[in-house]
Amino acid sequence: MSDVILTLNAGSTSLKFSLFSVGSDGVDPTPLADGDADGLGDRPHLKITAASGGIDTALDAGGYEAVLARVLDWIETHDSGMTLIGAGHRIVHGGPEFAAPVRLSKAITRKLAALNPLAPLHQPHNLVPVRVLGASHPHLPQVACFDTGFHASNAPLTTRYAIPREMHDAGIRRYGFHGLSYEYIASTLPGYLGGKADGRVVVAHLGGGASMCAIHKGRSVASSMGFSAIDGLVMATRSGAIDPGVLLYLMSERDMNEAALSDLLYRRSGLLGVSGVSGDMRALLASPTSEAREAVDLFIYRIGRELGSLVAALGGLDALIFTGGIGEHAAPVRAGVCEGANWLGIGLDEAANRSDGPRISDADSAVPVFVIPTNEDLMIARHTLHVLRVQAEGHTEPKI
Ligand SMILES: Nc1ncnc2c1ncn2[C@@H]1O[C@H](COP(=O)(O)OP(=O)(O)O)[C@@H](O)[C@H]1O
Ligand SMILES: CC(=O)OP(=O)(O)O
Ligand SMILES: [Mg+2]
Repeated sequence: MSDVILTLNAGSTSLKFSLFSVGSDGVDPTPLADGDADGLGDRPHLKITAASGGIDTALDAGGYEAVLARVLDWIETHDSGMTLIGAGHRIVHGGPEFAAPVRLSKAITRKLAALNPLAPLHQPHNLVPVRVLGASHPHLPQVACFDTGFHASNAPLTTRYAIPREMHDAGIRRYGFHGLSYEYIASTLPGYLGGKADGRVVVAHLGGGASMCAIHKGRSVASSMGFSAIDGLVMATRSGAIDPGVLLYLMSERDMNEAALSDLLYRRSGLLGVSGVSGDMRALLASPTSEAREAVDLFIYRIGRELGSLVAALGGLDALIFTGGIGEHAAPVRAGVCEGANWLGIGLDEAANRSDGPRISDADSAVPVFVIPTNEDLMIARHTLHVLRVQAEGHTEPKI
């Protein structure tokens, strides 16, 4: 019989999850199974991969309810005898109030739902499984782990936009995202960098959403995303940084309202908008069109510009790390970024880069460059376990 934690990362039509068994105090949770369900709302397909036998099946009913019921059923009936002791959720936005992982109550969930407009592509979906699990398993502790949380260490000046103070005080400020990924990467740095792990490190999390983070002494100093998950780099379908004057122009000259601009900035821009083909890096690298090439070039160029900015924020650079689906697998993108970063003394080991590292800088490189696979799920499991243990010891405020 083992205690297990379920971690959930819910998107608009997909749900990714993992199961970890809980060891004794001081031991990292051990992965037991992971899976994903896509096609939610239509005809979901559920896949669970586990050493002891998984599932790969279409489900008749759509929606999170059916998928979660089936996952919980698998946990309860699985012959290794697992007891679910908690669920941890990736929640993209914690707003001004929430940074540290927190046990969810109805009141906190309502506060998090009020942040939906700040991350319309993520937040509402993140919260659906919280409600579904709350209804089906009202006594199961659920913990929210925030993508914004790791950046709470940013200096106040870093978080400010040059707008009236009253607006900053109302929460209109930079937050930063992908914090669970950066926090996990920070935890792995001693294994890769040894004594330099406390140095000045830039991490590029390049996935469907993409951002970069400057880390010093294991803590976030600055990042490329701001108030929303639109800012910074070119992404699959998001524009990244754009002159706000463009938006004013589109409103006045093209009659675009908030809904149209939101659709443009979140869904029709980025790699998809520039290439006209796809937002998927693999498809673009395989495409012969000049538009696809330009989209990839712009993606790389913007990473180079952000790198310069983050190195300035750190006052130097001791290591560069690539992670996320593109960072971990797209060798041509890493090669382009490293070539552009030649001014930092970075030199690429092309063979190591082609085989995805882990170390992809050459022996003469002034700055080591690594590919490190991220693990947001493990970070959620660690946080969830910590919150449950602290609460069991009675150190926290009572649950609402
Ligand atoms: N072998 C590969 N070569 C190039 N790009 C890849 C490769 N594998 C995955 N990717 C890209 O990684 C991106 C998805 O990243 P991922 O971090 O998995 O996404 P998400 O942000 O949805 O979690 C896609 O653009 C995909 O094309
Ligand atoms: C915050 C964000 O962009 O997340 P994702 O990469 O999952 O879209
Ligand atoms: Mg991701």
